[in-house]
Order: sequence, then structure tokens, then C-alpha cells
Amino acid sequence: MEPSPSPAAETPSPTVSQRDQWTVESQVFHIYQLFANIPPNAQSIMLELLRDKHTEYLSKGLRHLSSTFSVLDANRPWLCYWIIHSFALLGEFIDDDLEDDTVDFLNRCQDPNGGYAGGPGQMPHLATTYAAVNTLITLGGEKSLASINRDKLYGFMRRMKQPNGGFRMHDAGEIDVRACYTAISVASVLNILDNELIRNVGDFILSCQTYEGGIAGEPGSEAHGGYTFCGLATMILIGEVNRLDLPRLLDWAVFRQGKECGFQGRTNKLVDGCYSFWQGGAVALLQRLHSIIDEQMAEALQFVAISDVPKEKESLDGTSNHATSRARHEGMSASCSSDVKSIGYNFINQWRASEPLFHSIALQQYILLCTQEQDGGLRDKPGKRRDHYHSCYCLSGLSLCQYSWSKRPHSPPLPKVVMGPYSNLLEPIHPLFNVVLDRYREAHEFFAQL
Ligand SMILES: CC(C)=CCC/C(C)=C/CC/C(C)=C/COP(=O)(O)OP(=O)(O)O
Ligand SMILES: [Zn+2]
Repeated sequence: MEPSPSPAAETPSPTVSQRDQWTVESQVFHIYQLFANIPPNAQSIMLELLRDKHTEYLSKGLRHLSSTFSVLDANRPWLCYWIIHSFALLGEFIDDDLEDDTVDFLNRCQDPNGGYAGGPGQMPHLATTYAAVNTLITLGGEKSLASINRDKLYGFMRRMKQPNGGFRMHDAGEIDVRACYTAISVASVLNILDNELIRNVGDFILSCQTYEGGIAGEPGSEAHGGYTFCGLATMILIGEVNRLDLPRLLDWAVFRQGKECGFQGRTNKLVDGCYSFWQGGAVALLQRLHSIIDEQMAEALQFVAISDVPKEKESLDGTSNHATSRARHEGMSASCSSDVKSIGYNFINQWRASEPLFHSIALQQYILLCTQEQDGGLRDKPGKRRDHYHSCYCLSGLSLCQYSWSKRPHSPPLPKVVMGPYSNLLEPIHPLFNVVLDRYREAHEFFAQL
């Protein structure tokens, strides 16, 4: 007779990832349990957005911007963006001297041949160009907006453009979906987007959509929330979003929201506050694409029906799914090229027919209860330290959640969809560029007349 297996052999020991996941779950659920067991007035205090504390933390960062060296030396326009955008989300303005200093500092990062570097005298880079331009738009006003040398910047982007449709992040740098997004986002907001920049970008991004449905940084890599947002936003801005498999993308993105209520960046990884924007943002974009998603789903159903028909009939009719969607794409891109420049502006002026496609209240709960530090600043998850990157993207994600129920373009959210007191309400953002909406509008008007 065979000996029965020992209990140890039946239960394999957990992997490092499993242990990490359990630790996070226990920390998060401990907070939720605490919250569930206190009286309603104490709950309401726990759900408060710590505005004054966050502003204090951001102000300290802002004052040290001009003296920030060390490891973040090549990221200084990013620090400007993370802090100043967070300020704007909170409805705060920075004082005139600091604004002047920031515009002057970014001007010193501007390369004589176009683009912005991570610091004065460094090599121009598409990511820091995006950060610098978004900062200047957020500051707004003539001095700030006119400081951007659009002609030279266009030249820099053309130099970064690759024959496969992608862009390099910098001279001899990596070619990836981030580079496509930062180039196209900046070109769109500055009104310098044209067919040369757009050429083959759609092919490159399409080659990065994986079997899971999300988008990877480059062909053959793993789907990730950061790149998925970048790829999807780029496809919208160039008028080719219907080429992606949107139902599959939506399916992948919504299932990245876990039982901790926040989002993970990729399958089987840990929840993290910054994905409130990258994943939540991708789903918020998809919420405005419901008609294309419905069409693609109907087409897929038709395809199932057609594939039941004997092969000979299908080829005689010429109705294969691939052929029809390809024909539609070619028609669409031809008619889109003339008004591709207005896509970013028109995107926010449409009605939204559907409710949020992710659990907006749950995500607000994760951000408010698990990512806020009591002394100000926001973080990845309990047990991690605050930083400006996570402060920026947790607040951006929170703003997206709060406005995700508004069907009319300019209507304020109802109190029931804003978790915690209504004073938690942040400024709305433009979901394609991640800048506060009224600053985007000012920039759009400014650059439309140049
Ligand atoms: C506009 C712009 C420049 C966008 C950047 C988008 C972005 C956040 C990309 C993510 C890059 C990445 C692979 C992180 C994985 O980090 P990890 O392995 O530490 O984290 P994970 O476990 O959560 O995947
Ligand atoms: Zn993060």
C-alpha cells in the first residue's frame, strides 16, 4: 500500500510574492476593520483629505526645488510637475516669486536645440520635456506659456522619431510607449501635432498590446498600467484608438483593481496608490469610448457567428472580421488627419453615457484611508514613505474618481459620489494630459492662436 503524503508535501511553502501579498492584505484590512468599528463621526474624520497637511508638505518641497540635487538631479522638471500639479489639484496657487523662479529654472533646462533636460546643461529628454511643459501649463500666464520654444521643440521630437513609428526617449535612448505618449501629448497640447509625428505611431503601440489585453512598454514585454495609460492616451490623441482591442484592454484594466480596493500595476503584483491614476486613468478614458467598445464587441459576436459558416462562403462574401476592421481603420485615419489637432480638446466636451467602469468609491477609500500620511503627503501603500510622485498620482486618481460619475461635461459631482466630506473635492483634470482642466483650457486657447 502507498504511504499517504505528509501534510507538508500537500501544502507547498508560500512564495515570496504570496508572503508580500498577505502582508499588504493584512495591513490594509486592519485599517478597514478599524474604520468599520468606529462611530460615523469618527469615520468621517478618518475619511478627510488632509488638505492643509498636504499643502504644507508640498510647500516644503517647492521651497527646496532650486536646491534639490542628489539622486533626483536628472528629474528636476518632474519634481516641479509633481508638486505644482498637486498644488493645483488642491486648488492652491503658488506665490509670484516662486512661479517666476520655476519658469526661469525650466528655461535653464530648455536645450538650445529643443526639448527640456532633467537639469540645466543636461541632455534633452522626452519625459522631462513632458514634465516641464505640463508644469508651465499648470502655472499658466503669458510668461510661462511663451517661454516654450515650440519650433525647436518640434525639431527635437522629429530627431527622436524612429522609422518603426516609435520615439526615442533621448539621443541613443530607449524606444518605448512612454516616449510615444510624452511626444504626442506635448505636441497635442502645444498645437504642433502633425502627420510626420503621427506616422506609424499606431503600428508601434498596436505591437505592444499583449495577449492579456494591457499594453507593454515595448513589443514582447509584460502589460503594465503605466504603459497602458500611455499607449491608450496616445492612440486616442492620434485618432487611431479603434485599432486596439478595447474590450480586452478594458477587461484586463478593470481586473487590476483588487480586494484592497486600489489598483495593481500588473498581474500578481502588489496594490500601489500611483496606479489609481495610471490604471484608473486608463479606465476613465475607456469610459468615454463606449460606442467603439460596443461596436468592437458586436463585431466579435458577428465574427463568432460568421466562423460557424462554412469557410468557402466566408471567403466568397469577403466579410472576415479582420478585413472589415482594417477597412474601417483606413477610412477613419484618412478623415481624422485634418482635425486630429482638436481631439484633445473635443474629448472632454462630450457627454459620457456610462457610469464609471471601475469601483470608484472603493478606490477613493483606498486613497483616503491607506495612502495619506498624517503629517501630509501620500504614499504607495501602508508601511511605505510619502513622496512627491505618489502624492501627485494619488491625488490625480482621487480627482478622476470624484468626477467619474458626471455625465455632462461641466457638471459638478453629487455629494454621494465624493467619499468623505464634500470639502474633499479636488479640481478636475484633463484625463489625457493630467493637467488641471481650466489650466489646460487656457493653454489650448493660447496655443490655438499661434
Ligand atoms: C508619462 C510617463 C513617463 C509615464 C510612466 C508610466 C509608468 C508609471 C510606467 C511604469 C514603469 C514600470 C515598468 C514600473 C514597474 O515598477 P515596479 O516593478 O517597481 O512596480 P510594480 O511591481 O507595481 O509593477
Ligand atoms: Zn507607485
